[in-house]
Amino acid sequence: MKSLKFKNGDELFPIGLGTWKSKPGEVKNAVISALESGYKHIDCAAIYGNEKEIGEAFNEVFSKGEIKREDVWITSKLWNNAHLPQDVEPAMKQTLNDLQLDYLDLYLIHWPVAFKPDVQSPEGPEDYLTPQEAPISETWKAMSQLKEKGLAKHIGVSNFSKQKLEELIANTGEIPEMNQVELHPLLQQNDLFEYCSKQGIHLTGYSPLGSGDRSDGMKQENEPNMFEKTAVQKIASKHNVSPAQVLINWSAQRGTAVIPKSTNPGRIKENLEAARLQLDKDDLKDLAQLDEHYRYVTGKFFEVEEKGYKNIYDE
Ligand SMILES: NC(=O)C1=CN([C@@H]2O[C@H](COP(=O)(O)OP(=O)(O)OC[C@H]3O[C@@H](n4cnc5c(N)ncnc54)[C@H](OP(=O)(O)O)[C@@H]3O)[C@@H](O)[C@H]2O)C=CC1
Ligand SMILES: CCCCCC/C=C/C=O
Repeated sequence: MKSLKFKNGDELFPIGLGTWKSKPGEVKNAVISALESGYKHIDCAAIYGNEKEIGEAFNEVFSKGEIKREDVWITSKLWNNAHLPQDVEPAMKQTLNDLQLDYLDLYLIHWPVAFKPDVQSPEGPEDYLTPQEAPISETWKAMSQLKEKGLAKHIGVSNFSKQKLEELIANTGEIPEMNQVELHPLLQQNDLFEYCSKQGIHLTGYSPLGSGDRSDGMKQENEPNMFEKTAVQKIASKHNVSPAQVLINWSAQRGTAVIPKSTNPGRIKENLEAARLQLDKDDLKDLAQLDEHYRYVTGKFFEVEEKGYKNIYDE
C-alpha cells in the first residue's frame, strides 16, 4: 500500500482512524486499540468534542514508549468560529493542549464557512460572518504562520471545491497540501481528484463507509447503503473480504488517504487490514460504474445565502 508523499519528504500511510461521533467513554479505547493494531494515522477535529479524551489515549500510548509520537500522523481541524486571523493560533493551541501534543502533522481549515467567534453551532444567519468579514485568504495566512512556527508540519483545507481552491491559490499564492473531502465509490469526484493531482494537493476521503452513524437530523431520506451495492458485495465475496474493506481499499489504491471511523476493536482492525487487499482491473471497472455523485454530508446545513454561503460545494 503506497504512502502519500509530501514535498518535504514526509509520508502519510493512507488508512487512518476517523473520530467524528466517537463517543466519550469510547474514543480513548478506540484510539488505543487503533495504535496498538498498527494504525499510524488518526484524524481529529476540535468540533468533534472528544480531543481531550483522545489526548489521554496519546499520552498513555506514547508514554509507554513502544509507539513513538513521531511515528504517528495526527491531523486536526480549525473550527468555523476561529477563522479570524487572531483566533487561529489560540484555537490550534487549545487543540494541542487537549491532544497533549507539541505539534500536529496536519492542520486543516475544516469548512469554507465562518461563524462568529462565540458560536459553535449556528442557530441562524446572525451567527455567521460573511466572506468579506472573514476572508478565507486571511485565515489561510494565519494557518501558514502556524507552519512557519513549527506548530503544524503541514497545512491544508477541507470541504473545498475546485473553484474555492483556485480562488485561495490566486489570492494567497500558496497551494494547500491537503484537501479533505467526502470520497467513496458513490462520490468519486473525478474532476476534483484530477485538479488536485495536477496541483500537487493530496486528498483525504471522509465518510468512506457512508457515515451510517450520523444523527437522523443529518440524514436524507432513503440514503443508499454502500455495503449493500451488488458490485461491492460481489467483489467482497470474490476476495473473501468485507464490503467495508472493499470501500476502504478503493480509496487507498486510488492514491488518496481514507479515514474510516470505528470505535469497535474488531472493525478498527478489519479496516486497517483492508491495506492487504489488491483490487484488480475488473473490480475497479465495476466500482467506477457506481459514481452517482451521492453525498452523505450535504453541507446544506451551512448554506445561508444572505451571508454569502450559497453553495458550499459550488455544484
Ligand atoms: N472534514 C470533514 O468535514 C469531515 C470529516 N470526517 C472524518 O472522516 C471520518 C469518517 O467518516 P464518518 O462520517 O465518521 O463515517 P464512516 O463512513 O467512516 O462510517 C462510520 C460508520 O461505519 C461503521 N463502521 C466502521 N467500520 C465498519 C466495518 N468494518 N463494517 C461495518 N461498519 C463499519 C461505524 O460503526 P462503529 O463505530 O460501530 O464500527 C460507523 O457507524 C470521521 O470520523 C471524521 O474523522 C467525516 C465527515 C466530515
Ligand atoms: C456542529 C457539528 C456540525 C458537523 C458538521 C459536519 C462535519 C462533519 C465532520 O467533520
